[in-house]
Amino acid sequence: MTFSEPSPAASESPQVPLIVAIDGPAGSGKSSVSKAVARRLGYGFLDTGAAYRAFAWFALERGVDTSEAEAVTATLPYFDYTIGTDPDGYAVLVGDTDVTEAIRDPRISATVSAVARVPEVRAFLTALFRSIAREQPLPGIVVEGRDITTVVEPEAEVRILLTASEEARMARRSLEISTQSAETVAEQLRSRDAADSKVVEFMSAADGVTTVDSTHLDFEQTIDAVIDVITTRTARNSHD
Ligand SMILES: Nc1ncnc2c1ncn2[C@@H]1O[C@H](COP(=O)(O)OP(=O)(O)O)[C@@H](O)[C@H]1O
Ligand SMILES: Nc1ccn([C@@H]2O[C@H](COP(=O)(O)OP(=O)(O)O)[C@@H](O)[C@H]2O)c(=O)n1
Repeated sequence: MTFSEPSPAASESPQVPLIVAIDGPAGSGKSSVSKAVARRLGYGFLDTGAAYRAFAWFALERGVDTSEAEAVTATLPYFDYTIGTDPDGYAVLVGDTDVTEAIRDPRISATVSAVARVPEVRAFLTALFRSIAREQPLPGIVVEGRDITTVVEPEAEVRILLTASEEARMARRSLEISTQSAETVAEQLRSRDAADSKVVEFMSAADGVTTVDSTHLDFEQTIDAVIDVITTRTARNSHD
């Protein structure tokens, strides 16, 4: 190799995508707003809650007692997980089984916090999220969940906490779920938030994280508010 030739590592090293990290409680609009933002910006989208849900589904399929952390951890090496990052539609696969719909079942919502509290599960999925975010082909990716701004991508260029009052979140979620009463949906959401809060902090913004409160914003206004934060943050970072 002559001195002037670029090294293979330099010429082949992939561009690191711009990462937009969004956290928030259940029903705050993380998934729907993040998807719309990604679409508008031509970015990828990663729903990290889908992986926790898919792992809960897998553990139940295998007959694991999800209250037993050791049994849950022992299941991890067999968890073969695939998710797309296209905001216009993505399938969630465990092995060859499409679980995109199945993971939204109330049975999974009721179980997911138990597997999400196991540190080995969190470490395994965190590593997976980081590699998916870096391997996708678009110039940026919106990654949403509970601990993206604090644990998965604390160095992300843009970090946002998306919140809404409990009342607004319950009302939005119960509009989506017709198979259960509004009271049941509200109670399940409340107990899931309470269980999840013991493991990760997503009710208040960590240092450097911008809060977007959508309680009094409609869907379009929330998308605009998030895009505003992204625009401001990226402009500021490019001047740093
Ligand atoms: N600002 C908003 N105003 C009204 N409805 C909203 C708003 N943001 C999200 N929604 C709706 O609320 C519901 C829950 O949003 P979702 O994205 O599933 O929340 P999360 O992923 O945080 O649980 C969806 O039906 C979504 O369309
Ligand atoms: N980054 C994340 C994302 C989800 N989760 C867990 O996964 C569950 C489902 O996440 P989700 O994003 O699908 O939940 P919703 O708020 O959309 O109902 C949460 O209740 C958490 O237990 C997590 O622990 N960490």
